[in-house]
Amino acid sequence: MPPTIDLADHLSGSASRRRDAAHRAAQSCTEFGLFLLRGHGLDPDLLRDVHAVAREFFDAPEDYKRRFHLPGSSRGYTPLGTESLASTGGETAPADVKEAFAIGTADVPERSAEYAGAGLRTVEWPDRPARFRETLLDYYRAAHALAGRVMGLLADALGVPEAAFADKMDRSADFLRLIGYPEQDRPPEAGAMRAGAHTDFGVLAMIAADDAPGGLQVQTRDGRWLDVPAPPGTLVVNIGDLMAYWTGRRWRSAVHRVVNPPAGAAGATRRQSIVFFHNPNLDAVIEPLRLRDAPGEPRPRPVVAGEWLTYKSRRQRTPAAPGPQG
Ligand SMILES: O=C(O)CCC(=O)C(=O)O
Ligand SMILES: [Fe+2]
Repeated sequence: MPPTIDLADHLSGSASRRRDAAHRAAQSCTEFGLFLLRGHGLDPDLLRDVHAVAREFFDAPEDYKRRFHLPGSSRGYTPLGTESLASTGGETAPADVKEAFAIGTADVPERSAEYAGAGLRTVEWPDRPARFRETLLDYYRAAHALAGRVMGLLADALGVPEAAFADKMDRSADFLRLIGYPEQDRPPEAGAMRAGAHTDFGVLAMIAADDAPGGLQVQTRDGRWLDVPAPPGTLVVNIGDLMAYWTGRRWRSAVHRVVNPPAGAAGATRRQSIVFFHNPNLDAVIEPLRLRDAPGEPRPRPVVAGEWLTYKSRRQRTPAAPGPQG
């Protein structure tokens, strides 16, 4: 089972607690590419508010939500049936049973200028529910700051200085996604899941999910699927493709999925998650770090972060939802 790491131990604990937190993170990133995080300092009221505005937005009529759909983009509103995370692995798979609303760095006022040249259209903000925009921006800023602290933990876990990442992430192309998994009163089409098996594309993802039936699972190295619990106030941290690559694949990019609620599950089966994706600068060239004790394996070729992110996010759009750009 992936461990729960207390970030407060790493930030302000004794030297031995710090070491222990970093060591447990390293072990779990090697084994699963994922761990649970508490002591992260996110304001519980803010977490509650972001879940509340997400729920209200997803409750709005479909034609209202579709006004915020940006075809060919992962930002704005993503309707049901237009995305397939399992297809990002290379093979075509059924669409995920979910809807989403996302903003990117370009939509955060104080950071937007840096991205004006990246061809990213800004999203149109829903005017309902009230405080949707403020709440998402507050959460984005808090999650962005937290992601920086998690990077400090990960740098320690790898035994590299934090500066090893800093110049590749000072204009990080982050994403905040609200994901709604509707109530399932009948089973979805064969093979379809709330989110098909995949790895996340970037450096790390932090998931704040509610504890509904039909939740997150992670795959072990020998192919078994384990339920990942979602105790209130705990985040799940996933290592993404670019971080795994950065470590020369010492760490895994977590293979995970969101399963359907069991048929006939009693009570409410609706689920919601708030996911913050922390990515490098779009133009960052990612090359495997020179790690202590690294075996002398051939080093993979460098990748340009923005090219990888665009490639994967194109693949996640189902053929029914073509579009020009990321
Ligand atoms: O909803 C979740 O718990 C995870 C969603 C996810 O893995 C993703 O959107 O990449
Ligand atoms: Fe994911």
